[in-house]
Amino acid sequence: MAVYTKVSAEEIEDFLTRFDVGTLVSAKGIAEGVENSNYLIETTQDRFILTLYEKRVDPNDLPFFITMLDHLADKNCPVPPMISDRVGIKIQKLCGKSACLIKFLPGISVTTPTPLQARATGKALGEMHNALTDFTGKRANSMDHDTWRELATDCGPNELDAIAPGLQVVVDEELDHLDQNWPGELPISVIHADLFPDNVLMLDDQVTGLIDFYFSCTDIRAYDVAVTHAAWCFSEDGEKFDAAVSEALITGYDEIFHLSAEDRAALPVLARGASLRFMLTRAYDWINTPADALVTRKDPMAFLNRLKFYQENPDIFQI
Ligand SMILES: Nc1ncnc2c1ncn2[C@@H]1O[C@H](COP(=O)(O)OP(=O)(O)OP(=O)(O)O)[C@@H](O)[C@H]1O
Ligand SMILES: N[C@@H](CCO)C(=O)O
Repeated sequence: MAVYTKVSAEEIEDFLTRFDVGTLVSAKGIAEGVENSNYLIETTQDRFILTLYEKRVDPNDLPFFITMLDHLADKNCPVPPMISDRVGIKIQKLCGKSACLIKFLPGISVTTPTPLQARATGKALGEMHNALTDFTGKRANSMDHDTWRELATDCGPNELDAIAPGLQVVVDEELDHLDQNWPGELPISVIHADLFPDNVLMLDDQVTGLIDFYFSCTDIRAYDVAVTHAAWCFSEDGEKFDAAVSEALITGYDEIFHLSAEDRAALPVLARGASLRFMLTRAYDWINTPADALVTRKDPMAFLNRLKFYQENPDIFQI
């Protein structure tokens, strides 16, 4: 589920009068997602997404996300800009939360991507990176490589081993490896940083939407490729690597945004870092979310499996 804040039909009707978007026909809470409260809104004119920002999105970051989405939409990337109200304001207040009315994009997110879908996603990521080369906004990555040791500590002294015996040692050794090998010289850019299949909308093999930019930040550009690779090229539990999907994703990206020899050489360590990052954030949430909470906890082991795969197969990016 992701409706933390219940908004009544009357409140939505009243909210919509701030905009020139027609009047309310229907409103439905959206179950997918874990971070924010989302509603699908239908008016007499169009469809929209209404998002109320919950605790993980800092309202001070909203202007950065809005400028980034406007920049990408101006360059024809399939992203959903926030809608301005009648006086030009995009960041609203609703039920005590910061809220935005957002353009609805068609499409569905795939659960088991085909190589053609992975290729289209690689291309869309490359196009997004191309479009961002002249974007001047900046946002520090609150989940960057320097924060992972602290995140592991915050999980608690014995908690990682409670998830899987021996996990603490694996994490400590991996943190040491990443500290020694994390690339310092690669090009930096604004990146999406969370381009999982559930954040890409598709119709057949076409990408119709890139959504959920709330982790976007300034970091190593090729790290975005590594995150997307870790998210797309395995079965959900991380047990099975799909070589055809991997090749298609990397080839699609490279066709649009050339991966330099340095980028390619760094991808194994960046992918190990991406796997550890999602393993740790999932482990932290696993430990700190009661098992009977309404939010579905995501399995940290799925990214431990990916980490082990990248440790054992450093050559997979040499396509
Ligand atoms: N602009 C949009 N157009 C169409 N559907 C959208 C749009 N934005 C969000 N959705 C739908 O709402 C769902 C939840 O959105 P989103 O992923 O942004 O939520 P979230 O709470 O930030 O989730 P998480 O961070 O866990 O992925 C998506 O899976 C998608 O189905
Ligand atoms: N994509 C993240 C959730 C945060 O958006 C994960 O699957 O762990």
